[in-house]
Amino acid sequence: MRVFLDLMWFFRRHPTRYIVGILLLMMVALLSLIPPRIVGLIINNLTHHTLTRGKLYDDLLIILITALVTYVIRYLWRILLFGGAIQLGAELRTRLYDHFTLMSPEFYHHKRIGDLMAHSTNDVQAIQDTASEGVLTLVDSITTGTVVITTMAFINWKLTIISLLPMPLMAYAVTRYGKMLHNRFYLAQAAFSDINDRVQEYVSGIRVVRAFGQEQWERENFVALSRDVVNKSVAVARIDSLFDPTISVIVGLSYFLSIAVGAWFVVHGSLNLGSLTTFTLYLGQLIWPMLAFGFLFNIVERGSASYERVKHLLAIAPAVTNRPHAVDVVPTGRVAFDIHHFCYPENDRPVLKDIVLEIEKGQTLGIVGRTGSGKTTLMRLLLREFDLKTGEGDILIGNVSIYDVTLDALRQSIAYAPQDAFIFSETVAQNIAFGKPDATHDEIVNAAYLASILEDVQQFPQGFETVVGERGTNLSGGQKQRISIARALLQNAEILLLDDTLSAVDARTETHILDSIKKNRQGRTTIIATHRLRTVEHADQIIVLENGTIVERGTHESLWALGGRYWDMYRRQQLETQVEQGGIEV
Ligand SMILES: Nc1ncnc2c1ncn2[C@@H]1O[C@H](COP(=O)(O)OP(=O)(O)OP(=O)(O)O)[C@@H](O)[C@H]1O
Repeated sequence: MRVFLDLMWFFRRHPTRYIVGILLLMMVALLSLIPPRIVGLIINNLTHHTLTRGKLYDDLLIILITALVTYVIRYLWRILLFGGAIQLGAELRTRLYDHFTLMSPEFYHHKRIGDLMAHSTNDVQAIQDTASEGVLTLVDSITTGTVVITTMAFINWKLTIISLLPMPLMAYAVTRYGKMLHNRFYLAQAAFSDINDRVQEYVSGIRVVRAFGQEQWERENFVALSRDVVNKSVAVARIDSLFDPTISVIVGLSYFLSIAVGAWFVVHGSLNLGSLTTFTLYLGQLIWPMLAFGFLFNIVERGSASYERVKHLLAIAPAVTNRPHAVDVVPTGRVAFDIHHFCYPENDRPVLKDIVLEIEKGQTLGIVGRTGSGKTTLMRLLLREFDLKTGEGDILIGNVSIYDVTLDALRQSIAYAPQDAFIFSETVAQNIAFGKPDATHDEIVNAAYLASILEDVQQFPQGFETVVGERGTNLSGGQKQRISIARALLQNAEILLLDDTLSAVDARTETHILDSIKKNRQGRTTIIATHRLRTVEHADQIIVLENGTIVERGTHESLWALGGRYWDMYRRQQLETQVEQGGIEV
């Protein structure tokens, strides 16, 4: 029952809804006492031959009015309690969503998408059920149970004790089933997460699966997971199915005892027929509270397992947060890295070492180096996707540490086009305006022009209104990259980060994009990481990274003249281009 205490924060926030709802439930319990009592009176009048037509009509009218009032009250409490639960579900989903948006990439590295989806759907639904059906069954089983049993005791306390003798059996069965259900439900939810995850991965990677002809293998995988979900859900259903028959047997036993012993009391004159009829009708009314009691354990077990999972998830603190002293001022000016060393969380190997680097405002920095040399990591540190720990160094923008400003302020000063361009299932215009939703159409068109995607968009069936991404027109790798660049350019931020974003773009288009950036971003800083050295030839400063350290730095000319790694890489790439264009003359 702890889950009700856990949910107290929500009940407290809606006191009227819950107090009125519970009072109405109690009223229904009291009203339900009237019809059996009247039936008993009618029977007594019948046996004593005192029943008149007028009396019978009055009695029937009371029963009818009671039924109508009960009908209205039942409708009202349903709206109050079930409406509250829907609000709770919506709030939990929003909290989870907000929490997910604060989480660092590391969190998503560890958590599976399917798991997170299961938390936001199945678990939230189970908690919602606890706040609606759980509250209903708890209040109803207690109030109706207590009211009916007390009234029965007034009729004949001995018969009440005898007819309730099987009850401890029910308490035992329900507790035992509840425990079994808890464990099985947990396993079933985990299996559901697994299958969610698999489907998500399969759908995202469908092209790779097809290209490698692995559909059959994937299908077998899916069938195995699906069988696992079925087996575990059936295990839950098996216990679920035990609840009703067990309760029915116990209720039946109760009925048998009350009628057998009650008839004996009637024969011996210690109970009249009308009271025995009322008593038996009341016993019938106990079936629901008893069933509700059984359901209650079932609902609460599910709800508490789900609440635990959601609570655990919400308790994970975001790795990157605003520092207590952070100010909400967008930083501006030269960018300075002073990184002694940086290791990714849960990893001892330094990915960056001794990075001392300054980029004057308005300059372009080119970062080159082999794959895995640390280019992206440098950008992710500037974006604060990961934080340097105390003693690991600092990053400044215009003499202000990036840790002394809020994350919002920092990210307003940076526009980022990542290595894997992500396209949302929305229109081209919405995709480009993602970082500036209030952008005008002209601004969007201009950004598209600068990123050399305008012509492509004009060829799309509905131009800028064409839906792209998974649920729309498929884009080529180069088109995705250019939309991602247009998105970053539209932000007009002081610092632009391009992380190998031109890799799928041909040489002519690349030159156009770089020229546009140069012309349109005067006075603002651009950082370009790339494998293709030609991309950063024009940069004011180029650094060559190797195993996380800067091994060479300078302009294209000075590095070429140095004849070192840069020169070597550049020459190789020149040769590759010549070979691609038809070979070298010997
Ligand atoms: N989240 C992470 N946790 C642990 N190690 C990581 C993580 N991300 C990257 N690395 C490691 O850090 C090193 C540098 O990676 P990074 O992505 O910065 O290289 P890169 O130069 O951008 O490579 P590429 O050119 O292939 O994009 C690599 O060895 C990589 O395996």
